[in-house]
Amino acid sequence: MKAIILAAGEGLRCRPLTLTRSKVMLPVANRPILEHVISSLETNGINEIILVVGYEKERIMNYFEDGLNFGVNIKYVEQKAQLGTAHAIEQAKKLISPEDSEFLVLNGDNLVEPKTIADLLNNYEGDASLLTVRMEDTAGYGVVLKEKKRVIQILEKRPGDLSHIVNTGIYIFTPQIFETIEKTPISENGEYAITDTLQLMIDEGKVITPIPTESKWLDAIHAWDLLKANSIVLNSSRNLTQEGELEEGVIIRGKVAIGKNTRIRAGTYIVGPVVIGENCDIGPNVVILPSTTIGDNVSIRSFTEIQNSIIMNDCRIYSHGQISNCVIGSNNTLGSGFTAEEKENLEININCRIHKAPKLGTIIGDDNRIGSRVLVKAGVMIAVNCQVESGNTIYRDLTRDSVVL
Ligand SMILES: CC(=O)N[C@H]1[C@@H](OP(=O)(O)O)O[C@H](CO)[C@@H](O)[C@@H]1O
Repeated sequence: MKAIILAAGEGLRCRPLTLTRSKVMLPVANRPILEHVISSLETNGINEIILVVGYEKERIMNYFEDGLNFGVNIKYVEQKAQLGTAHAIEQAKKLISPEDSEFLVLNGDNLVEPKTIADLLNNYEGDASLLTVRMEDTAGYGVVLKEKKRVIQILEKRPGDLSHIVNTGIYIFTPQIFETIEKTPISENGEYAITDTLQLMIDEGKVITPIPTESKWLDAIHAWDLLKANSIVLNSSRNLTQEGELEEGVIIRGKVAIGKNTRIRAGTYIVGPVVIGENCDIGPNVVILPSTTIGDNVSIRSFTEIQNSIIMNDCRIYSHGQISNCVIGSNNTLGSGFTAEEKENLEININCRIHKAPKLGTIIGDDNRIGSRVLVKAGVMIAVNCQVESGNTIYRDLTRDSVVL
């Protein structure tokens, strides 16, 4: 069976991290979310993959190429304008032949484990099947109403507790879906939604089967949700290998992976689950606490403490830093004494709407230069290519190319 993976969107609510990469390329345990998705498909024997790309597509294509390094065969189609999920699927029509009696569709930015896919593959039936999960808080999702073993209505992102059965956006379709996609009307927000296509099918008397799963399905809606996804993946990972060089006096507890050519200097204390990439230089006397992921080519100097955070590739973090519940993009310099204040239950304004964050320090995009003794207030974000001179306190979000003297 072929799989169409939707990977064309930006992921606006994950800004500033998505200013320079699409949401599918955000790393969890040092691998892009999309790589976790592809690996779950491959484990289920699905290795013919059609990737629908658009925003920042080169980054995706350069990383996955033809898929051979990931055990799959990838073909790319482009969705030039972001006109919704039905429109995205339509772009793959030319690569689905009549011999493909059915095919899988899923989002490239939702983490799934192999069992999640297997639950759908082992149970699908009817004209189309849709994988569902039960969730208390369904805000931001589509929910389904069902009767016996049929979906009778899909309600897309409506307020109120209309149903707790959430549409995961993972489907099995037959090529007939393309005929209904052509008839799908444009929605109020100017998109062609696959959920509207399914509603048309229901109205025509077709059978849409909801398939419930309790296996892992995680959507990072906001940048800070990455921390939760990272923690879940790190806690469930097995076979972590330790390469690189550990100097005398390094203490390691729990599950800790260390990449090739990484040097952990004396007196460093690491409590897993923690994943550290290749070519890093860490210590002496650095403290790394659960659940932290550190990318490749990262240097961290003495007396810095990092906890429950993601540090992406090519960062330089100088001494006496305090980094907890933070996501730091790639190629950042954080001067000595960098402190991210953290708070619980923050209310964060994204595009003029308030979003609630559980416990958060800061989110920093790529390519920023932060001087020494800088304090970033809790929940404040720094975009891309900003420069902050030493001794400043950052009270408000910094947009791209900001300079704080
Ligand atoms: C129009 C559409 O396809 N909506 C889907 C889709 O929403 P997006 O906001 O497009 O990611 O994926 C959700 C799961 O992540 C699902 O709950 C919802 O029904």
